[in-house]
Amino acid sequence: MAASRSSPNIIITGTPGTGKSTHAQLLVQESPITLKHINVGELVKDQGLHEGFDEEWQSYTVDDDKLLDELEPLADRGGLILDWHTCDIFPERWIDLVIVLRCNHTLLWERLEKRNYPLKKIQENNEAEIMGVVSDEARESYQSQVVVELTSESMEDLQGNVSRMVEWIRNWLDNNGVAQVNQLDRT
Ligand SMILES: Nc1ncnc2c1ncn2[C@@H]1O[C@H](COP(=O)(O)OP(=O)(O)O)[C@@H](O)[C@H]1O
Repeated sequence: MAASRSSPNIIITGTPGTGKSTHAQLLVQESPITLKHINVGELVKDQGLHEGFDEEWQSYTVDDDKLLDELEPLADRGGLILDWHTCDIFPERWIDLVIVLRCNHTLLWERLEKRNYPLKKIQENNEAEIMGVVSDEARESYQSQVVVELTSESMEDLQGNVSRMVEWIRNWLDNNGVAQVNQLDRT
């Protein structure tokens, strides 16, 4: 279905620790249009969109229906950056671009250790990154031309990745006939 929204919706996904929130925050700063960064994990916790806290995994059990109901009106308007470690829940019609961040698993281990994750959680996430679990999930959930895999191991990667995302947004705006706000400002 052609997007009726005037701004694109972008998923930034990847194993915990790959740099999703860091990329999302920089993209909000560098984007030519206003984007709303939604850290989905924090939204689930703050709005109670879950069925309780799982002590073993130290995470909330998400109530998918409540989460989708909460996001639907925002997604219809567009301009979202959905920052989450999983992406198969979102309807394809909402999504214009899926960024999968990848990181060398040794580097990822170090990042997750700094978060004081329980060893079991570090091991599980490290294993998932080695196996490419999030990348597989993205490719199974969205058309291949919508999914872009980017390395996130250095500040240069970060800046380069966000510059590419900004370029993609400009192209999306041109292709969807939406004059960029700053172009309107220039008239
Ligand atoms: N491209 C990168 N290069 C180096 N460090 C990064 C990069 N992206 C993120 N980091 C660092 O890795 C840690 C995890 O980043 P964060 O954005 O919180 O990951 P996520 O949101 O995927 O869990 C933070 O300390 C952040 O500064």
